[in-house]
Amino acid sequence: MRLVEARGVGRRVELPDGAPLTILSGVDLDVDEGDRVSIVGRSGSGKSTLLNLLGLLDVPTEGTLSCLGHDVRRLGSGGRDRLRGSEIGFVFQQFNLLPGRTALQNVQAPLLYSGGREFWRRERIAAEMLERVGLGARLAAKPERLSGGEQQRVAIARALVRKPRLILADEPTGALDLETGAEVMSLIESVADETGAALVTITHDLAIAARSNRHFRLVAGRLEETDDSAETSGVARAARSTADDSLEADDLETEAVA
Ligand SMILES: Nc1ncnc2c1ncn2[C@@H]1O[C@H](COP(=O)(O)OP(=O)(O)OP(=O)(O)O)[C@@H](O)[C@H]1O
Repeated sequence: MRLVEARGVGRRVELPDGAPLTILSGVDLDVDEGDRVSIVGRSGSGKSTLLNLLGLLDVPTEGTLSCLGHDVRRLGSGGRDRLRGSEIGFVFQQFNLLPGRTALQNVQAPLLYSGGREFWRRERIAAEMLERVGLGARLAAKPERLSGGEQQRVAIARALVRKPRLILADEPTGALDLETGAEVMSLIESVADETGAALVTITHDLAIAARSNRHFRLVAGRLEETDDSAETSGVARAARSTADDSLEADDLETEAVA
C-alpha cells in the first residue's frame, strides 16, 4: 500500500523582512508499506523541513502531498493531528522524553489519546513494548537514570507503541556511539518489520543511510534519488570494520560528498 505520495512538493516561508524563502521545491517521493528510505543532505538542505511535511506537522505551500490516501491540505489541522497520532511515529536525535516520568509513563503517553481497548490496556501494552526493546526490567526508571542508548530505546518504544504505519526518524543515532547507533537502528528496523511499517530515516551518517533500500539526497531543497548503494555500502563496511570512534559521521559525509 502507498503511504506517501508527494508530487512537486515545495515549502516556502516569508522572512521577517517580507522576502520569500524557498526551502524545498519540486519534491517527488513515493513511500510504500515496508519501504526503507534514507535521506541524506548537508546542514540546511531542508531535511527537517521535509520530515515535518511527511509527519503532517507542516503543509506544503506548493504541489500535492497525500498521506495514507488523504490529501494533507484538505485534512485540516484536526484531521492531520488524528492521522499523525494513529499512523505516524517519530524518533528524534534528542529522544525528547518527559523528564521526571518513568519509562513506563513515557511509553504510555501516546496511548492516552487512543480510544477503547488500547486506552484501557495502556499500561500492559506499554510494558510489553518496553520488554520488546529490552527494557522490561527498567519500567520504573526515569530518563535521567538511563544511558543515551537506553533513552533512545524508550523513545523508540514510545514512537512505535501505537504500531504506526510510517516511522520517521530524524538523526536517530546522532547522539549515540557507532555501535549503540547500529543496535538502535536494528531495533527500529526489526519492530518495523514486524508491523510492515515504512521507515524514513534522515541522517548524515552514510553507514546508517546504507541500511536502507532506497537512497535520496537533498541538495539545496531539491530531492534526488541516488543509486549510490555502492558508495554507501562501501562507507558502511569501512565504518563497521573499524572500532575507531574518530570516524565520525561528518567525516563520512565529507568523504562521500567530496
Ligand atoms: N520557518 C522558517 N523560517 C525561515 N527559515 C527557515 C524556516 N525553517 C527552515 N528555514 C531555513 O531553511 C533551511 C533548511 O532548514 P532545515 O532545518 O530543513 O535544514 P536541515 O537540512 O534539517 O538542517 P540540519 O541538518 O542543520 O538540521 C535552513 O537554511 C533554515 O534556516
